[in-house]
Amino acid sequence: MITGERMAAVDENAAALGVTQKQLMESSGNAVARAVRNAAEPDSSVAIVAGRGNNGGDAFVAARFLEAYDCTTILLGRPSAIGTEIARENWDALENADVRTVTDSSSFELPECDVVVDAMLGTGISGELREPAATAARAINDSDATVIAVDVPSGFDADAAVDGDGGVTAAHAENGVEADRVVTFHDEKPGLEELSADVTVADIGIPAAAERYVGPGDLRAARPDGRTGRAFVIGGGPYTGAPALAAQAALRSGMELSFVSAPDAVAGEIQSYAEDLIVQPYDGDRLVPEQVDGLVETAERHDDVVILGPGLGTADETLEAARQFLESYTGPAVIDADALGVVPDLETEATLVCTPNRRELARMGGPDTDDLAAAADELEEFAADLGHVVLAKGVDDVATDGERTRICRAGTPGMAVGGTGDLLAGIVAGLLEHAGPLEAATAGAYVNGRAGERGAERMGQGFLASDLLEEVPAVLWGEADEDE
Ligand SMILES: NC(=O)C1=CN([C@@H]2O[C@H](COP(=O)(O)OP(=O)(O)OC[C@H]3O[C@@H](n4cnc5c(N)ncnc54)[C@H](O)[C@@H]3O)[C@@H](O)[C@H]2O)[C@@H](O)CC1
Ligand SMILES: [K+]
Repeated sequence: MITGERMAAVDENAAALGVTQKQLMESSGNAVARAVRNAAEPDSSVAIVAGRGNNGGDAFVAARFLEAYDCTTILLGRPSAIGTEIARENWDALENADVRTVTDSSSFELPECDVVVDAMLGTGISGELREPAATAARAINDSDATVIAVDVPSGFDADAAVDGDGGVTAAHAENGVEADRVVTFHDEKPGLEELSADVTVADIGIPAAAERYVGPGDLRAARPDGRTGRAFVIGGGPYTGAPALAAQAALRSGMELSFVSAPDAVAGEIQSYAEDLIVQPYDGDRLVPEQVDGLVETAERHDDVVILGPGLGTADETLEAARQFLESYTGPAVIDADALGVVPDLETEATLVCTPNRRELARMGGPDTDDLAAAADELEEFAADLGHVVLAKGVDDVATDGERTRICRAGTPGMAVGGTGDLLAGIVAGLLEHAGPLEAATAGAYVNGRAGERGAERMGQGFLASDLLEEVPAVLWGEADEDE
């Protein structure tokens, strides 16, 4: 099962792996033509009703494979308004075919035909069908022809079909197309089976790696589109650099404000690293349980994304305070460094992303290995038992929520330098403000890895974690835009 949103990400990852969207469109169109051949005798007539998006593009390809039929292609809109270059190229390739364009609904007429191909709207839909698609849908629904929908029946919204709790309903526009058959691509779309149509899934050649390995599509899916939210770092005591780095990375990843709650013995030092941070001191030289109620209250009141762990140290009372914090806190949090030790056996309503390195992972009871990718299944099981998202850091990073697992290959040897883990915790927190925990973990690993690669290009493998701070926004916003 795959949502339209995830499909778009996987598609972008496939392009980065060298399988272009045009190739996928060719496979999709081919699959549609095959469905038409299965439904219609060679002397039958076929009408293709196409929109201006890539759903229409798939059908233009199909038309090329249906020359043996009496086939008419109707474009809803002007050719100049076709939304993507690949759809336009496939439209242009129909030059000698029977093609028509309809720019207003009053001039739409469905030809007499045995088969209608509904390629008006695919996963790009939102809301009820607008004109002229609405009129065309009515004509298609009134006709006796066999209706074959491309990807989804026009009006069906695969993303709206998934509710907040992961439940699935059919989300079909009132005025949508009623299809007899659906040729859907790559995987089932949530809610499609609730319709009465006969659904087939066509393999269009998306490489398995596009789903398994993190790529630019994952980045785009989790990228914030503005600044919002507050990071709340609970860290520092024996160490001061770690909380400062994490807090700055959160700012670099789209947060509006970054607070660091730290013992007053080191608060001034943390503040002195960066004027952009707001440091809130509490009494003492390390975190102790007396601080917990105040910290929970602050984090909940401001809907903060918490980063718990950087620089806290391993004093018994500090770990006890970390445990108590997580037992009361109910919001999102990235758990890093020494605080990770309290997560196994923890009772919490908080949404956690745990970011262990090899040593920390082993101590939590997870696999002890240098080759995380090879241990991905074991890690998935570990995360399922833990009940939280795990982002295990290594040469390859592995992110898993216990059901879905993605591997991030971005990065460079110089990232073994101290502090890159703190950077990662801050990035994941920034993304957690908008994206789900697995999506934030996955994209966070990619952003951190790409920042390292850019750092290495700029200054060789001798870069510092603090040098990578400015690469973070360049990856998050710059790289996604470069691809557009
Ligand atoms: N993502 C992928 O991996 C692949 C996608 N493919 C095809 O691409 C489709 C998605 O293409 P697009 O993202 O271009 O989107 P669509 O082709 O679904 O439609 C987008 C267009 O519809 C318009 N629109 C949106 N809501 C509307 C409404 N309520 N009434 C009227 N018009 C409306 C938009 O303004 C936009 O012009 C898929 O369904 C599939 O058919 C295939 O080519 C194969 C690979
Ligand atoms: K369609």
